[in-house]
Amino acid sequence: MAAMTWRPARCWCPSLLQVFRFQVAQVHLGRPTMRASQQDFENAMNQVKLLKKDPGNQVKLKLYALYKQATDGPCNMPKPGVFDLVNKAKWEAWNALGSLPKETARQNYVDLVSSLSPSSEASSQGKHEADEKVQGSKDIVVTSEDGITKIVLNRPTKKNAITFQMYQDIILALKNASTDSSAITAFTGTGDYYCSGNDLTNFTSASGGKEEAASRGAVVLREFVNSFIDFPKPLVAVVNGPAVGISVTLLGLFDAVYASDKATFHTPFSHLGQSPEACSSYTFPKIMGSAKATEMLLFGKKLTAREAWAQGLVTEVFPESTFENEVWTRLKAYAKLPPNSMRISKELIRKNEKEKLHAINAEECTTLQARWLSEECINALMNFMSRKAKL
Ligand SMILES: CCCC/C=C/CC(=O)SCCNC(=O)CCNC(=O)[C@H](O)C(C)(C)COP(=O)(O)OP(=O)(O)OC[C@H]1O[C@@H](n2cnc3c(N)ncnc32)[C@H](O)[C@@H]1OP(=O)(O)O
Repeated sequence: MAAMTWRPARCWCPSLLQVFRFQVAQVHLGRPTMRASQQDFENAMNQVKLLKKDPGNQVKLKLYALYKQATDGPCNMPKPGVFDLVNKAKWEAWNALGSLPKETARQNYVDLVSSLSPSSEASSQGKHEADEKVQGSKDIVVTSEDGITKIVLNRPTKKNAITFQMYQDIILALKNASTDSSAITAFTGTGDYYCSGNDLTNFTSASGGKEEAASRGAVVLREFVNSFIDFPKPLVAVVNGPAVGISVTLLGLFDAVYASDKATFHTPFSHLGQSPEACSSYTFPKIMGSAKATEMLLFGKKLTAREAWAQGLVTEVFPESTFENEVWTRLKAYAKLPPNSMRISKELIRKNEKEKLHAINAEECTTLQARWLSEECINALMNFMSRKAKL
């Protein structure tokens, strides 16, 4: 009988589903046929292999944990080492099930797989395709009217977390906006969040080793932030909800920041084993003083919209009920002002800092590249990924 083996991850972030499918295939072939519910269980295992869409790391960890609990009972393996990221996340997911009976785990596994089954997947896929047809949407939607180019973070199911592709999309959107006919460019988010910052699975789902992922991240981040430093037109953030991480630090490079009173501003860099980016190590002390900047960037203090306004990070706070209407009405009026005059005035305000900002950006990216490889950061990312498996 093929034993269920505990395989060290070949590289720090293989796709969990690939590893999971391989291990299930190994065990499935060797298992003798057992009771009818075991048959449902094995059918469910086959269904997992037929999934067209990656169900996401959280679901894969849950599937793995339920599979192990149903076949081997409570977690009986030694905890993997801190750098054995994938197996550590899997161990934690399995261990979190405690003494859940095998039959219950088996039933939960079958139920979870049936919720991912091709029929339900097709309906959600159909819905997604329908959405794409209606909105023509990607994760970044760009529109231009009334003299305003609007760059919308459109990934509400993930709180508008920014993927590597979205970074590239935004760089291109800013490049196009810098020369289009609009007078002002504005950023905002779809759904209840403005943006929950960098997608924390960017590094765990990247192909290649962790060094390669960190190096790529630093290159992308540097180009991304430079596109904000060099943007020639008035750049306005319309913060419609909570903002986290890079979506907050970037605000120091915007020309105006209008926030709903339900917005919050959070930079949990120390919690994530990371360090400040988007020139915030310079702009935040300059805007709010070093003590307030320390509270945000080192201690991760989350600010309300009014606190962010009091510290100079937000230009004006609006009641949620009138936020969209008031802000866009105002920006449409501003967009009617002579565009060349606004562009030239912005250049006068920003030109003395540009070279310095580019140098600060480069240093922050180098620092972050090292942080992303640190044990503190790797642990924090794995904790984030496996946090729901513990529920
Ligand atoms: C390459 C350039 C790198 C630049 C580096 C920048 C640094 C940063 O930006 S650091 C900040 C990173 N962001 C975070 O730490 C926020 C992490 N997310 C959360 O803490 C919570 O999700 C939330 C407080 C934002 C919302 O919590 P809530 O309970 O309301 O909703 P959730 O169920 O947690 O989220 C819904 C859904 O969205 C996924 N998600 C949310 N934020 C992120 C994210 N930053 N990265 C990846 N995925 C995120 C979350 O996992 C949920 O997905 P599932 O429904 O599939 O579980």
